[in-house]
Amino acid sequence: MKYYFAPMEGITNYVYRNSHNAIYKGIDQYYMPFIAPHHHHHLKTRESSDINPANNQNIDVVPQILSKNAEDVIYTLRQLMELGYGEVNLNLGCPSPTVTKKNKGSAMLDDLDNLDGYLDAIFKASPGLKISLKKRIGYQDTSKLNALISLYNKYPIDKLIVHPRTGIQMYKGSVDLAAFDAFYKDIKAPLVYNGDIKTIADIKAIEQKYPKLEGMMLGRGLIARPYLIDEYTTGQNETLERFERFIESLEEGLRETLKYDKDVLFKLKELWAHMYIMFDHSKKPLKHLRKAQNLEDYHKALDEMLECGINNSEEI
Ligand SMILES: Cc1cc2nc3c(=O)[nH]c(=O)nc-3n(C[C@H](O)[C@H](O)[C@H](O)COP(=O)(O)O)c2cc1C
Repeated sequence: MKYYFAPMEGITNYVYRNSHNAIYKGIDQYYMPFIAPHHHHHLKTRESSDINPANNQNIDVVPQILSKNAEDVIYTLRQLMELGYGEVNLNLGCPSPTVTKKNKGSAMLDDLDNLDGYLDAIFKASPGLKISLKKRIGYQDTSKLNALISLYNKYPIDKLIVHPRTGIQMYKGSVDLAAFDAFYKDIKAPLVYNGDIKTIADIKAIEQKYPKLEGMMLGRGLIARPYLIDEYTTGQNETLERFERFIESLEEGLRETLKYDKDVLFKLKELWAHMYIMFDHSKKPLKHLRKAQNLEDYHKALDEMLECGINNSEEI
């Protein structure tokens, strides 16, 4: 079983990935948040920095493209090949209305003829480069599920990563394992499960239910407990000392790459909205973290949080 770190726009950029990869083991590949090439083929500064090989040394990373235009994708695939990438992921899953109203991301799962033409052009144009897809089970509903599976089976897809929610579900409601079963049964491409894996018990449940999976991908569960896959694969509990090294390395990286302290603080608060969960009785320090006006306040609240100690008591 392979373990993949999910792309999370605004969170898992190269600063996060480097800190994580330097400290925690067990992740086979880190998927990058999407780049969205335009017809003029310029990438945003944040996108160029993220894919720059100099910022991704000694780390197995896969860039992701979000686009509905095959020509733009093909142009970008060539750029990525020139940079030395061997696998590129195409985003067919983004549920954000700003994306879907332009018929991109998960909305592409609604028009199968268009999707077929898109994939056909891309696979024809890019021999030698592995192409994986990351997707939902449908956009509005799952009525096209079997047709989608037949469509994917026509192409040499390197990996199909399925988050079993529809696009309009966003991140709400429960994952639809019956829909995932259909992929498990009939898809030819190596299959990866993604969605709501937050604990070691969740990892085991997916492994037991789907023993032939190529891998699983974790996003929010790994942000909340950065050590989750390390702990599962090595059997070693997280220590405060190691977590402190991680959070310090991350802050250092953020300080080096962001201009203002307030932006560093904002990013750290965003992470703590997930990470507080690993600490015992963390309600009060979390409140202080949320209220921090500057990095000095933040450090005081962080010390309080660390004093709570990591909760390793149950099987998480
Ligand atoms: C803040 C945020 C940003 C995300 N950005 C991306 C992205 O850039 N590309 C992508 O394919 N999925 C993105 N996702 C979806 C995740 O990769 C993942 O599929 C989803 O969170 C479900 O997995 P999880 O339950 O393990 O988090 C994002 C999700 C969140 C919450």
